[in-house]
Amino acid sequence: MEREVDVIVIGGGPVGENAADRARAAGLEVVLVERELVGGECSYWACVPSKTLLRSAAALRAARRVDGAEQAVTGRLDVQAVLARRDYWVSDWSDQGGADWLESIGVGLERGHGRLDGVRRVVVERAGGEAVVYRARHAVIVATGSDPVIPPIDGLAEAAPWTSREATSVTEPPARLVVIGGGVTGVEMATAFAGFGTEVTVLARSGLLGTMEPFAGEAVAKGLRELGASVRLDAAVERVERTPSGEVVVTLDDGETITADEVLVATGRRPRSERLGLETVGLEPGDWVAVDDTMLATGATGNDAAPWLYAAGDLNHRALLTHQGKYQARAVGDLVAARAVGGPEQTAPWGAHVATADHTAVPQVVFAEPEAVSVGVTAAEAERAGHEVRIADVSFSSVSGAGILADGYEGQARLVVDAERNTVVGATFVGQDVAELLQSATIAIVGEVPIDRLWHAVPAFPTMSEVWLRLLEALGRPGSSDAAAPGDAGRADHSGARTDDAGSAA
Ligand SMILES: Cc1cc2nc3c(=O)[nH]c(=O)nc-3n(C[C@H](O)[C@H](O)[C@H](O)COP(=O)(O)OP(=O)(O)OC[C@H]3O[C@@H](n4cnc5c(N)ncnc54)[C@H](O)[C@@H]3O)c2cc1C
Ligand SMILES: NC(=O)c1ccc[n+]([C@@H]2O[C@H](COP(=O)([O-])OP(=O)(O)OC[C@H]3O[C@@H](n4cnc5c(N)ncnc54)[C@H](O)[C@@H]3O)[C@@H](O)[C@H]2O)c1
Repeated sequence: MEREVDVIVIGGGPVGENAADRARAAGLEVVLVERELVGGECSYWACVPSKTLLRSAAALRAARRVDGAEQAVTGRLDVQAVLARRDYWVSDWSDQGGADWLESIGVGLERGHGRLDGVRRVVVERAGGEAVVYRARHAVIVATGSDPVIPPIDGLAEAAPWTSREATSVTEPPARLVVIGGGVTGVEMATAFAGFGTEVTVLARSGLLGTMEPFAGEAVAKGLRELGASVRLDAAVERVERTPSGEVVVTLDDGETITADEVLVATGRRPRSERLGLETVGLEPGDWVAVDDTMLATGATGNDAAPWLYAAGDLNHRALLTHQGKYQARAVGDLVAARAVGGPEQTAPWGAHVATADHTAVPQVVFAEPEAVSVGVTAAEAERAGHEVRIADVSFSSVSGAGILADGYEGQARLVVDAERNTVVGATFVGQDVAELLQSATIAIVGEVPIDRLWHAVPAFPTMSEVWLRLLEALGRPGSSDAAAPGDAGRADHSGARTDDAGSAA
């Protein structure tokens, strides 16, 4: 027997939850299908545990960078307390809170593995083997996320490597850890474990954080080395072996070997779409689900005649980030509701029912040492896209707020400006506590705020935000005869406070 509801959401991660919430808020009857934990990867094995594992050591380092506070820091990181704090934040891997919340908003929770079974039909295999069938009056939204890739390196799969799941749920940090992959997960986990006192070796096949401005990866490599980690760039792993005594031996292509207790694979993600029934609706199992800006699955059976199948979050591969997936979820949840009642659709760029920002303004914070954050395009990407760009590079040593925040503050900022439109199209900040600067850049990009107008957004003195003033000065003050050429970093108005840059002040 089939049960009919308005909307079926498969996957109860942050994205599925948000899509269900929006559709339900509009009064639709919604069922959410989840086979593991409501809250998904992000809540239990990714964003939340990784950030809590990183935070305590970062706070300790921050205190040690302030004279006066430093003298008060006499102990070491309490690793067991860090792990206990992580356990609190992941609710000891219980999703009772998530399930209760769904109930409180009136979304039905169906626990089990969901798969499509033709147009608008979903079969849910419950844990006991029983199957239930649902039919969606209006829409099915798939938000099943992604899994880690285990690359085909000789012996790697047999060596029982850690993925992000084992790393983020660690109960006893190993003495030695090899990390394969120099992307975001590799860098963050290397930072966390180095903070615990683990002897960490990072093996990156090129530089670190390859999607960001080169200076970000360079700063993070330097930071990791200062934490005691070994960072090997341009390293190719040839073979991995788990010895009978339980050690892991990693062999590089030059024959060198590294012995550790665990090896973490952090080499990217693949779609969680293999047993999703995609073949029953004209799509390819195992592929990312391509979508348009409304999250409508491209090429799915029946979607042309009457839109019904949408994919949001990691599964559509637009931006593998929780906040961006939730943004997509809000758009698609509201769109499905509008379509259900025949309400107005806002699908033009920047409308409420499209995820336009996915193309131009995706913010990302890498919680490394130092933090590396970016939004929009890098200078190289902008140039490759054929834009005439102006670049402003400044050091945080010209920012009083940074010097007050931490003694000997080191950091770097870059704005990429579309010279023709005179608006920001990319921004990167690297340094302690730069994460909270990112939203200002995101707003500048999304709002297409002209550079000349940004001069009127006055950053408070003496905050880190004054880096914006330095960046604007580097671009040149409009209407002024002393306008600086693009790239002139660290100009200043000499209003009196001390900075580490000679000739540069508040
Ligand atoms: C180590 C690590 C750290 C990260 N840190 C951050 C961060 O700090 N900030 C950030 O923005 N992003 C971060 N990310 C990325 C972030 O975790 C993902 O972008 C996010 O989880 C995607 O959400 P989602 O809902 O699409 O998928 P998921 O969170 O993976 O949720 C999908 C859900 O669907 C369920 N599911 C799958 N298939 C089925 C099925 N057939 N039937 C029923 N249920 C199913 C799963 O059990 C899961 O609960 C991190 C990723 C990793 C690996
Ligand atoms: N703070 C955050 O926002 C955060 C943290 C972690 C993960 N994430 C998201 O999760 C996703 C997955 O992260 P990730 O770090 O696994 O993927 P990634 O794509 O960011 O990085 C993977 C890295 O592994 C390298 N690599 C690939 N194959 C390799 C091989 N065979 N040998 C050696 N290196 C290899 C790649 O060159 C790349 O540098 C990312 O897209 C990221 O956005 C976000």
